Amino acid sequence: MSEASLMMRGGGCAWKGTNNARTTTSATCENGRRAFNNLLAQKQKQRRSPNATVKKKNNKAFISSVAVAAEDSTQVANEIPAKGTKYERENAIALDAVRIASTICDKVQAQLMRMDEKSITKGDKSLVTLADYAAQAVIAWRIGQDEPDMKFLGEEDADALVNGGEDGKEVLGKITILVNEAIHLFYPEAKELTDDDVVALIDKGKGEGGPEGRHWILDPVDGTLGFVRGDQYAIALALMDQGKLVLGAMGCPNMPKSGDVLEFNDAYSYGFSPRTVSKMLAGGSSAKTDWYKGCVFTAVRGNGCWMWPTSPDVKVSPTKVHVSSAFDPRKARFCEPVMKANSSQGFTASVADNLGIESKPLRIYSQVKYGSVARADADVFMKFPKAEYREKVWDHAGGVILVEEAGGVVSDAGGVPLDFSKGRYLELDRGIVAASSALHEKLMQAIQMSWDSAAL
Ligand SMILES: Nc1ncnc2c1ncn2[C@@H]1O[C@H](COP(=O)(O)OS(=O)(=O)O)[C@@H](OP(=O)(O)O)[C@H]1O
Ligand SMILES: [Mg+2]
Repeated sequence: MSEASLMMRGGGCAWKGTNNARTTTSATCENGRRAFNNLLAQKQKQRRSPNATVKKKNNKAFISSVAVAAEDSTQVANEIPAKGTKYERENAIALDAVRIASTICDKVQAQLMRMDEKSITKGDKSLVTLADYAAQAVIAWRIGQDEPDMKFLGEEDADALVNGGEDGKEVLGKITILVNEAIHLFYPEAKELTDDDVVALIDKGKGEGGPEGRHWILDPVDGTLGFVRGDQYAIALALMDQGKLVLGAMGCPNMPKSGDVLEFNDAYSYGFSPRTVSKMLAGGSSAKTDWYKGCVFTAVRGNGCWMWPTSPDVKVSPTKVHVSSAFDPRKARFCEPVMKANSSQGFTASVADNLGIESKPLRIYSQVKYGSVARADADVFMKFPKAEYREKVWDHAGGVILVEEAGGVVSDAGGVPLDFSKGRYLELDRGIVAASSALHEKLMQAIQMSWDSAAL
């Protein structure tokens, strides 16, 4: 992750002249620009209104106002998420942090779509964008307001920005602007951060994790490829306490609001869909006062999995979500990574066949797959990477607890629960699967059958 140099991709846009090249129309660009201007106008209006945003002067007021906001928005619900649990306060902080980061991701994704911004290729050839860095910084900032000594394990670090010469400096400057804008949308009186502050915040993510104490785990933009393609991505945050996941908060700003992920099926099954992109550019989910797409899932151990609107301005109660309760192979769906390089699609097809699943796989970028299983859009998630690939904790921590709290089971391909306490990597038997508890057992048998026949 620590890269010595930053390379700008393409001539002015992440999508231009790259392997992932896509083009977009001027009409969709114009829609995006209009939508983003609306977002800004709306937020600026709120900032001027004394009642629109609670002004936070110190940490205590800061936290209690968030807790009250959470309570207000659930007043008609029978249950209030996380209320009375050991992690009630952390749940409110995590929800708030992910929502602040969502505004950044919305903005940067729209910039990428309009070709106003570029993604960056790290030395290991993986992609990173301004949003990855800025989202990590604001989440570290938000948690740090309450927990200055937090331990934090995040995907990004600021080495490439600090050691990247003039390019690095320029990118850092843009990140600092994004970070300050996002923080001030939610906390108008917060202190303006400098480039050095932002570097320090990003670098909080250099923690090593481990079995002792509390550790926040973050993938600031999980599914970066989906993100730069204008598709699904997730802001995936988790809290591990004494080696156990105890809390998850995952922002999915482009996830269709309810059930039917298949509305976006063209994009998953056949590649790019202009309809999908234009829908997303029609307005950032974090800017809307009506809830038509995007959500944040939260889960505290023992308290279920909840789905909230991305924007705190949407006054809708969070809903409790559950994994699918029955398994009818004719209706069942399984989801998996989009890219063949990340998971064996031949193997998952064979397992699905053993289970009797008839429909095509739902290929979704990022941990949105865990969200899909948690709220029963899909019955099963499977990922079988190449043997030499080592999975990282931040690619799963946020999503795993959501599925577990929605009544599901997540394990490696041998049925062993994932252990997040071993540092930055997971130690796995072959792959990762998630399903309802009833189906998980069938899944283990199906994997064994495919494994036996593949080994013949
Ligand atoms: N070779 C290989 N095999 C398996 N997994 C890999 C591999 N390379 C990368 N990664 C990690 O996969 C993360 C993206 O997972 P997805 O499920 O979103 O994959 S896909 O883009 O839909 O194919 C991706 O997370 P992001 O970097 O946040 O996008 C990587 O951490
Ligand atoms: Mg990731």
